Amino acid sequence: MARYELVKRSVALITLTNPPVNALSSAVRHAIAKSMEHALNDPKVTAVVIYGENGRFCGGADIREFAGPLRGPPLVPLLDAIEAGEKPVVAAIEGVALGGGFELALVCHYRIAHFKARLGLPEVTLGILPAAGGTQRLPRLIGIPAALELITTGRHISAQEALKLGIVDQVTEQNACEVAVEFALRAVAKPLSSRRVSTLTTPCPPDLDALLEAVTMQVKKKARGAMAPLACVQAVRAAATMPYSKGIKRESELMATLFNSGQARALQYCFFAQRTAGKWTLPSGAQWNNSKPREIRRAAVIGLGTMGRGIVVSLARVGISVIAVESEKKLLETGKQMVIGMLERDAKRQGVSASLNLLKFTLSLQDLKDVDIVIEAVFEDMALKKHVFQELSKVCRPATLLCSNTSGLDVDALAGVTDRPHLVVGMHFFSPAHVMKLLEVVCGPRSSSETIATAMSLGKRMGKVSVAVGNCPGFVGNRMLKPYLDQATFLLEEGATPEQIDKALEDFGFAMGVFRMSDLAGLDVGWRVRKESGLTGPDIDPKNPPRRRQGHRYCPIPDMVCEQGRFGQKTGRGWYMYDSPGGTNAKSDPLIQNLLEMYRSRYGIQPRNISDQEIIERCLFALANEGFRILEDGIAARPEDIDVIYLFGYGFPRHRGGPMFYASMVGLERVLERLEHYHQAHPDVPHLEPSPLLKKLVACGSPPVQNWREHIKTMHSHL
Ligand SMILES: CC/C=C\CC(=O)SCCNC(=O)CCNC(=O)[C@H](O)C(C)(C)COP(=O)(O)OP(=O)(O)OC[C@H]1O[C@@H](n2cnc3c(N)ncnc32)[C@H](O)[C@@H]1OP(=O)(O)O
Repeated sequence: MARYELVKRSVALITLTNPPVNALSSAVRHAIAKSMEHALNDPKVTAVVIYGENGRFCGGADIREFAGPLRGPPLVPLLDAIEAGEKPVVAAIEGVALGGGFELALVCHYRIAHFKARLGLPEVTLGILPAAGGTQRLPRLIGIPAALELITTGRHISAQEALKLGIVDQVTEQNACEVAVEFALRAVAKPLSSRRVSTLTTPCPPDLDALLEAVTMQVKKKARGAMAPLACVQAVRAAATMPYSKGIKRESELMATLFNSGQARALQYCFFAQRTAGKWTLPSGAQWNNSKPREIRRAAVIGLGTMGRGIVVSLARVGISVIAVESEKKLLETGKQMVIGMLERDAKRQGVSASLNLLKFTLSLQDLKDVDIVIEAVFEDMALKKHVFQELSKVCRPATLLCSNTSGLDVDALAGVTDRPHLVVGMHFFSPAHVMKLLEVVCGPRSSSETIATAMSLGKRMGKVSVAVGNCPGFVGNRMLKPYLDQATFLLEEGATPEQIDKALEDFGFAMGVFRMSDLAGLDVGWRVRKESGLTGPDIDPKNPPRRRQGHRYCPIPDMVCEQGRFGQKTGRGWYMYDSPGGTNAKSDPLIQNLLEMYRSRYGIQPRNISDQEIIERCLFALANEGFRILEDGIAARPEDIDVIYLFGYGFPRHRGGPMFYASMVGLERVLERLEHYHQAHPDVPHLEPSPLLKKLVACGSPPVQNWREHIKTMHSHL
């Protein structure tokens, strides 16, 4: 777990050997402690270098160990001992120095970083804080404002930024270990006292209280209920106001409140869920590690609306040449200007020149003969999409992959009109596609494993979190959205307001409540889907729209809002009113309040007081209930996949872990009981009827979410 060797006759080189990221597992901590003891006691040794094997210094504490009792030497005394030692210790940082790995580097007397190395204290993203002295040493080294920013955001920084901030002593383009050994030899004669960061006085700004107050406010606003960022501010305050010996105790107390919290469990679950999602499998046995993706060099995107533009930018950013196609000259020109503007702004931010030479804009599908992949992003209309796929089938070479950015249409029906159904897959990006990290890769029954592997790998290359899902209306994300939206509108009927529902969801931690989110997405999208599915249309009496359709409860209010031309932010009016079309500042609209009052009185509904608890339970348990059905149906392979989709695509609060993890934290028994209660009260809402899988899991003793898979016996896996 750590190799010890003597180099240059007098330098002890301690190399961490715990692949893949040299995490500080109990065995590694034990090995470091033994190696340091050896080095400090060996008279031949005049200096020490700590290094990480395989070009990675250290990825921090072993997060998997957080779930069990602490074993092996605790980190704080181990690190204190390294710092207090009388022989100079140099950290040779390649790859990453994160969390406990960064804290290990901070106790070394010198730090040499490779120019490609990245450093950071990402503990806050795991619901904890840097509790191996990080919150006490970093402010002493770089001052309160910079330390606060790094610790409360968990941002990784480059070696160059670390040098500027004074975190590292030297940045090198050579082998960091070799440079560190030479550096260590030169450091032998120098005094160490000023190199022990814990002994430094924290440089404090004169307006410390005001600064801490401002950061607290800022962090509170951003954290949406997460506890760790606030605890980080308190720990840094201790570094500013207490000696190290007391500050470290404060750090440890704060860590104790976070370490076993539900939020920390949720955030650590998210870390692993995100990595699990990349490991897709198909019933055929094809999976992420036995299916080779194709290399993609040339891509085409059809349609330069909002989605198409974002996809073009995402592809060009990673060096893929893109042919962008539109059907009309004016649309092409507008799209072209937008794409170029986006890429130029991107390049300006990074201080490089925009890679515009990768782009070609055309009106002709004939130009797509030689591309490796086409991503269709035309209007969400099946007939139009089928027409495009038929044309692509004729034009593109037989090996070209054909992908659709549909948000819910049948991918297999599109495959069926082509001459290569095995090369057809859905690539459902989220708007705006150059910003949002989620990509649902929709596997049709005929999509080949190579096609899926290629789409997943392309998503990863574009920096997306790609999740493989099965083909059904709405796939995973949008299919689950329906019961969630339905509950929100039923609650409106019963007496709630959009503001009340949004506030309850935002207090829960959502980035945006359901009505604000709908306004942003555009209310006309759902209206068109309801029309296409026959739920609404010209046959409906606008004066007296029925509240039961297709055998179930139906809320006509969203249609009534659309009938008034209120399509959300883009029209300046939706569930809220905005200063102008395209405005983002949502204000309550008395017209909506009137509409709700008139509606209730027309149908004789006595509005009742609805608690925030009921809002949360009805919206989120209905959401999770659909997630259970999706697992039963084999549309998602694992609950982690569903959670990742909701975290990255729908603003579900990360410190709640995602809808499925949240349900498990509430307790499946409780979720079942509440769903039964609400279903009894609303028997005409099938989404409130508990799913068989939920009942089965409760009957099996509510296993932890990571074990649900064993209980999911899918008859017809779509994956
Ligand atoms: C007293 C408390 C003291 C300290 C607290 C801490 O140190 S908390 C931990 C802080 N560190 C982190 O948060 C870093 C987490 N890791 C990462 O950000 C990335 O893994 C990293 C290091 C940037 C590498 O990224 P890359 O994309 O190259 O690989 P990937 O993320 O897929 O990881 C590869 C496998 O390693 C596992 N892993 C990574 N870090 C840890 C870790 N700290 N502990 C345990 N396991 C870790 C990861 O899950 C992957 O595993 P796999 O089985 O292959 O999915």
